[in-house]
Amino acid sequence: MKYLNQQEAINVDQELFNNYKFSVDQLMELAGLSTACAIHDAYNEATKVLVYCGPGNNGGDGLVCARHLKLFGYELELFYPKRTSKALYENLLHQCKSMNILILNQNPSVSELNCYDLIVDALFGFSYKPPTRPEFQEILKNLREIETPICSIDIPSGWDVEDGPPEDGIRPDFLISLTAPKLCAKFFKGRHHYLGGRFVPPALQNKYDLNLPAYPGHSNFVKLN
Ligand SMILES: NC(=O)C1=CN([C@@H]2O[C@H](COP(=O)(O)OP(=O)(O)OC[C@H]3O[C@@H](n4cnc5c(N)ncnc54)[C@H](O)[C@@H]3O)[C@@H](O)[C@H]2O)[C@H](O)CC1
Ligand SMILES: [K+]
Repeated sequence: MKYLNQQEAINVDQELFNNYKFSVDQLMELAGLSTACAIHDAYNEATKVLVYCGPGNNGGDGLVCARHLKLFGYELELFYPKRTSKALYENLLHQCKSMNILILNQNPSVSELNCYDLIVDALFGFSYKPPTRPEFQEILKNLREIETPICSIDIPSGWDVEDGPPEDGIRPDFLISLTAPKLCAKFFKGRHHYLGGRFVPPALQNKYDLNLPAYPGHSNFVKLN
């Protein structure tokens, strides 16, 4: 299986939009749904889940994932500190609020975070460039100190997309790589590594030599470890 560098991840994404005419809403829904399904596969005992959403599309995947986890029966809360004023994100947030997902308005402390069963990390994806800007430093610092398992969507937030974790980086227990794993996934030491986002047309898989593993049956995720 191929591990993509940052530019390849961006190029595949652009081809899906420009050449294959997918809309971002379509892919985000599939990405977020496959993440919720994989989380349910790994942690069906969990009840109380907090989802951290960042300002870009990774955060959008988090909003979709939160909505589906709520439908699966989990108790859901959301922390979305920096919002982008685009209809796509506003609508996704509205859907979460309409489903009684509680929106936190303060950065939770380490002891508060330890009261959840799971934390979903949808802060930054493949467009992240280090170093982390000051407004997110405290947020990532708390996530580094908690006992609660972290589920990272696409990229563990704060990790370099190619070079992996900084010395003080978060240590997720779960990672779902979307489309194809990025190089930083080679540094992942958690228990659960999944592939999701089963939407890459065969011709695009071949063009980038993705060599993806077979998804079982109609599943929208496949476990890699
Ligand atoms: N093709 C696919 O597989 C799909 C992937 N999806 C998801 O989208 C993200 C990539 O989304 P993008 O909008 O390009 O960017 P990010 O969410 O990674 O982050 C951009 C966001 O973060 C800010 N930022 C960047 N660096 C820093 C920093 N050092 N400190 C603070 N903030 C930073 C930047 O300003 C932007 O606001 C991919 O990983 C998938 O999760 C889609 O859902 C659809 C299909
Ligand atoms: K992330």
